[in-house]
Amino acid sequence: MAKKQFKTESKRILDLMINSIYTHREIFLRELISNASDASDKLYFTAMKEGNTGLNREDLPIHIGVDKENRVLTISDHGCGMKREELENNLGVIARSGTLNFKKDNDLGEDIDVIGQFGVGFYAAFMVSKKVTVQSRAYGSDEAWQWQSTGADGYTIEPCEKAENGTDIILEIKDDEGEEHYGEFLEQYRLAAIVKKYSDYVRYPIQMEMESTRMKEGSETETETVVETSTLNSMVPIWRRAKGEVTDEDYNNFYKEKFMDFEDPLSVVSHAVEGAVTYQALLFIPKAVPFNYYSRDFEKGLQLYSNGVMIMDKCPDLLPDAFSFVRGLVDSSDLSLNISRETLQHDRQLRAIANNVKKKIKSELQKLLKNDREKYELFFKNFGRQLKVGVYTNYGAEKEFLQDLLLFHSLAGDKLIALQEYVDAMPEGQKYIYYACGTDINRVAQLPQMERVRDAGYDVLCMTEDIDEFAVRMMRDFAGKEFKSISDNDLGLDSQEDQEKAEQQAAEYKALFEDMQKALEGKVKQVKLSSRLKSHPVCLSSDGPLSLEMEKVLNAMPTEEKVKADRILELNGDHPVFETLCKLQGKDEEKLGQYAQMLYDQALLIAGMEIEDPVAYCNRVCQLMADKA
Ligand SMILES: Nc1ncnc2c1ncn2[C@@H]1O[C@H](COP(=O)(O)OP(=O)(O)OP(=O)(O)O)[C@@H](O)[C@H]1O
Repeated sequence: MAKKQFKTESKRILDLMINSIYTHREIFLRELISNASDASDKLYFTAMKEGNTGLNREDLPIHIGVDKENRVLTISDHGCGMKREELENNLGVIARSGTLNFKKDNDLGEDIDVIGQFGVGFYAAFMVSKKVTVQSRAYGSDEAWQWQSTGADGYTIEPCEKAENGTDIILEIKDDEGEEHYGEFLEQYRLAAIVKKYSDYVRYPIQMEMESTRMKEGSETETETVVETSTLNSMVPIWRRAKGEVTDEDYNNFYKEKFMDFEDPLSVVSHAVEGAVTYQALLFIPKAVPFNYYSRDFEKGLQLYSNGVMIMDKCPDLLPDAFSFVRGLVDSSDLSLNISRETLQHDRQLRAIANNVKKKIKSELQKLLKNDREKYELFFKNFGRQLKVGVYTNYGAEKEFLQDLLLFHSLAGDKLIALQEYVDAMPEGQKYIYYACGTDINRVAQLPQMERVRDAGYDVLCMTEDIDEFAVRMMRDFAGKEFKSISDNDLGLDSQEDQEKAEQQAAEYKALFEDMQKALEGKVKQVKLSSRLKSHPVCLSSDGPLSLEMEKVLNAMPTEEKVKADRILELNGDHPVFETLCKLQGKDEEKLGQYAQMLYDQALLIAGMEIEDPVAYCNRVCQLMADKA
C-alpha cells in the first residue's frame, strides 16, 4: 500500500515534536490519555444530545494494556472514534485539532471540558515509539480503520477489524539503547505513577491489569501471583467537590499524600473564583519547615492544573517569595497554555490568579494571628524569617503588604508582639518604635544602652535574627512611627535642657575626649559623654546608615570586602571610672591611653563583638589587678 506523506510542513513539525518540544518523555502518556478522555467526552456529549441519558462516565473506561514481551503498549478508549477521513485529517495533518473544532461547533456546557486544542499532543507518542498504530471505529459506523506510521516518513490507512466504537492506540516501544531506557514505559508501576502524576483527575476511570502477590487461599506459606484490573486515577479532584462534602480529615490526608508530609498542615485555604478569570485553588500552610526549605535546592511553586490535567508541578509565578512555604494547587481552564503544556504563556490571567492567591494567603495568616495566636506563633517561628526577607527584598516593594504579619519579642511583655500591638501600647509622648539587636534575648535585655529607654517607660523590641535590622531599616516606619535603634547616636529622649547641658559638658571635657580619641585612632570616630547610661561605665553607639549589628551580619558573609560602622564610644559621666579618667588626663597620658583601650574593648564585648587583640586586653586587666593589690 502506498504511503501518504504528512501534509504541509508536518514533517518538520513532527521532527520538532519528537525532539524538542517536550522535556519530559513521560508526558506522551498524559497526551494520549487526554485524547482518550476528549473522545469519551465527545461520545458522552453526543449520546446526551441524542437523549441517551442512561450513560455514565464509569461505562467508558480508558484502558492501558502492556505486552512486555513484545514491547507493546496499548491505550484504548470507548469514545467517539474516528472515521477514515477523520483519521486522515486529524492525524495526517499535524497541528489540526479535531477537538478544538468540536468545541467550536458545539456548545459543550459546564460538565464537558475538553483538553485538546493544538493538534500536536498525539505525536508525542513518537518520542517513545518505533511505530504507532491507531485502530478506530467511529460511533455509529460499522467500519473500522487503521492508521499506521513510523514517524516522519508518512503514514498508511487501511480497513481493519474492530468490534466496538472507540480507538486503540498501539505503540511499539523503542528499543533500549545505552542510557535510553524506553522499557520503563512497559513497567506497570511506572505507568501507574505517571497516570497518578498527570492524569489523576481525568473524569473517566483509567484502568490497567496490575500484578500482585498474595497468600494462596487455605495456605499460610504459599503465595500466588494474581492479576487484577485496577483503576489508577481518583477522578474527582477534592477541590471540585462541594465544600460541605469534604472533611478536614479529607483535606489533611490529601495534603500528606500529595505533598509528602508526615504531618497535617497548619492551615488549609480552599477558594474558588468565578468571573473575569475562573479558577479553584487549594492551599496549605505546612506545620513544619521542609528539610530543604532554607537551601538552594528548594523550589517554590503551586501545582497547576488545566481541566484536571496537571500542567506544571511547581509553577513559581503563582507564589510570591515571601510565601514560598505554601504548598497547593490551582486549577483553571482559562490559562493560555504553551503548546507543550509544560509551560505557560505569561499572561494576565496568571498574574490575576497569583495576585488573588497572595491576598488569600495573607488574609488566612491575619486570621490566625487574630484568632489563634498559638498557631500563628508556631507558623512564625518556622517561616517568619521568610516574611522578613520578603520585606527586605526588591527594595521593600512588598513591605506595606507584609509588615502587619511580623512579630518581634517585646521586652516589656516578654512575648512576641505585632508592630500594631507595640504602637497601640505606646504611652503618650513616645515618638519612636525602639528596637535593640543582639544574638539572644537575654543579652539584648542587658545592653547598657537599654536603661534610659526603659526608664522612660518605653518598650523595646528585641531582635535576634540577622535579617531583622535590615528589614526594620527597609520599613523605616510603621503606622507613622519611625523605628529607632537603642544604639542610635540620638535616641530622641533629650530635652532642650539636656542638650544644652551635654554641649556644656562636651566643652568642659574636650581635652579628655581628644586624648582618648587619639589613643583610639582609627577605631572610633568620636568619644563623648553619654546621655543613655546609668549603671555601666561605657557603651558603643554608631553614627550613619550602618549599625554595629549590620556590620556583624555583613562581615559574617563570605565576601572579601569588609565593612565598618562608624563607632562612638560613650562614657558615663556619673560613673567612678569617669572620675579616674579625669584625674589621669594631663598627668599620665600613657595610662589614660591604656584605659581608653580597655574601655573600648569592654564596650565591644558588651556589644557582642570581637576584640582585636584579646591577649593585650587580658594583659591590661592583669596589670590593673597587680597595681591594685
Ligand atoms: N483517541 C482518540 N479518539 C478520537 N479522536 C482522537 C483520538 N486521539 C486523537 N484524536 C483526534 O486527533 C486530533 C489530534 O490530536 P492531538 O493530540 O494531536 O491534538 P489535540 O488533542 O487536538 O490537541 P493538543 O495538541 O492540545 O493535545 C484530536 O483533536 C482528535 O480530533
